[in-house]
Amino acid sequence: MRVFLDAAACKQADEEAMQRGIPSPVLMERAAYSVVEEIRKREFDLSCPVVLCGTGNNGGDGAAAARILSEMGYRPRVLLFGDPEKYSDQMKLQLHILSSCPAEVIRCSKEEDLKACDSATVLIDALFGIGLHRDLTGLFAEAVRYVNHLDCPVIAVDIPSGVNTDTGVVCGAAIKASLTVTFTCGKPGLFLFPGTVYAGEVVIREIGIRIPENLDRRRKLYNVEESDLCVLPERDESGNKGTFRKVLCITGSPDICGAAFLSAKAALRTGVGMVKIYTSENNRIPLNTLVPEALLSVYSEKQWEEDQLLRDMDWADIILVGCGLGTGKTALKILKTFLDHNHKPAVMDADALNLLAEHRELMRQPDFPCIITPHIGELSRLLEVSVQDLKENLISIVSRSADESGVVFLAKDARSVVAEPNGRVYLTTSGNSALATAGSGDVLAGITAGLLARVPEHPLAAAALSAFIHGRCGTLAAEDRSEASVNAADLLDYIQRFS
Ligand SMILES: NC(=O)C1=CN([C@@H]2O[C@H](COP(=O)(O)OP(=O)(O)OC[C@H]3O[C@@H](n4cnc5c(N)ncnc54)[C@H](OP(=O)(O)O)[C@@H]3O)[C@@H](O)[C@H]2O)[C@@H](O)CC1
Ligand SMILES: Nc1ncnc2c1ncn2[C@@H]1O[C@H](COP(=O)(O)OP(=O)(O)O)[C@@H](O)[C@H]1O
Ligand SMILES: [K+]
Repeated sequence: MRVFLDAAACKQADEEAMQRGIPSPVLMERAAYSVVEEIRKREFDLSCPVVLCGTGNNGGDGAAAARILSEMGYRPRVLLFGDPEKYSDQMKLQLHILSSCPAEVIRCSKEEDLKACDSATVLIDALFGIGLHRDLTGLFAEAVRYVNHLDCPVIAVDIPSGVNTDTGVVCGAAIKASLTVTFTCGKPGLFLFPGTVYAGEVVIREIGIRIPENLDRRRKLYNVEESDLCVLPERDESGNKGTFRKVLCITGSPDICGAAFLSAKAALRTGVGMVKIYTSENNRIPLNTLVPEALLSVYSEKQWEEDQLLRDMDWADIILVGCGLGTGKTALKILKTFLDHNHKPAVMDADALNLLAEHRELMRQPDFPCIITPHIGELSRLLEVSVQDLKENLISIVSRSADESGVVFLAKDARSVVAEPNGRVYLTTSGNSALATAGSGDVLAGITAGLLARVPEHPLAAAALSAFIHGRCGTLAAEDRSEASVNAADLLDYIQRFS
């Protein structure tokens, strides 16, 4: 499991390292040295390295990197930005040491000074790190735009200047780096869009700072790695289909069949013993053909009977509700029955959430372990928060909503966020745009239900691991096809790598 820290947590970690007796200049030396090392590893042309330094400690890292380069025999050019009155103590110290080295130092105060970047063969961006706290304006913004037009590798120190550490939002303008060398651990802004595009390749370097133990839980994000799949119980060699649990998929509607197919098949591929699809009678023939492994329980729109659904719910160990369910009268009756009577661990997706958003009187704290899997549009309707606000503050909004609602959120976007009430928050980075295709969310819902069948008492693990597996399926499918040509059903073929 990897851990990402937000800016406040990074500051706390820095301070604790200093309290443990590691002085700031030592940390800075390691930070700067690791940047130089990563640059040299890649064999960039170092005939004219240009370093852009801001006023804070990120600038100090840049000045130290310039000095290390000059000690190695290179001739760096250092461009200083901002008011010298604002230099941090460490920045002052690094500039003082640099003054005795053969490096060209230029104080930039006007646009014309930016021409000093023109001959750069490598550019090191040390304008702002985790201390950025407002939009870039004036010469800072000009410098960023200027640099982004140069044709040389750009290496960001800690984070590309202009990218918000916590949200990945671009604050006015941001450096477009080819490589970001970040310290201690990842920062959410390096992995969330659009920050991740500005960061390029991200390398995390250890510099002697530990992750604090007593961190506010919201300051720390978890990131699933393949090795974390070991938390899933081993498959019982002597088990029968009952051992591997029964999932009821309340999915599909008179006009939608595919969502029922994709989610049921994904649950089966994840290792579920039995799947029953509760759906409209219109879907009987196609589903019998597409998923012969699944049991079917079909209802008629004209003569819908609650008892049949109650019996099916009783049969199941886990319930998935919502994929392609529709939002009509029958769908509403089905959802009401589910909410009134369910006590089993459940996954609520798509139209189940759209119906809840339309009929807010149905919303209440569930008394069963519950995962909801809204995409940003569904989340916006559910929480009555704008899509823009969600895009910029997904982590904080989702973790707060999980606390308030008592359900595990798997909020889906190009980077998905999983949060449990008053507990951990996960950021998923395993996917790619191959997943941005109709039906891909249905596959995820099926995987989530399938994993919940394996760990019914751990909905957070089921949600976080399913988002990871789904992302990896997208990446693997894109390797065999292309990101553009992957269809949702293709993803089903890759689930087996993780089951
Ligand atoms: N501490 C340690 O031990 C270690 C720290 N390390 C390094 O330190 C970095 C964090 O340093 P930091 O906290 O000094 O913040 P930093 O990112 O340099 O920016 C603050 C400066 O920018 C200014 N400023 C902010 N926004 C602005 C804007 N929009 N436009 C204009 N100005 C703006 C702000 O001025 P102010 O706004 O307060 O006037 C202040 O002067 C971290 O990312 C890592 O690289 C590593 O060496 C490891 C050891
Ligand atoms: N650009 C992307 N990168 C990574 N994952 C993506 C991207 N776009 C979409 N996804 C993922 O694909 C899935 C799409 O789900 P959803 O929008 O519900 O699809 P549908 O409703 O068509 O089934 C989500 O899990 C989302 O996280
Ligand atoms: K930077």
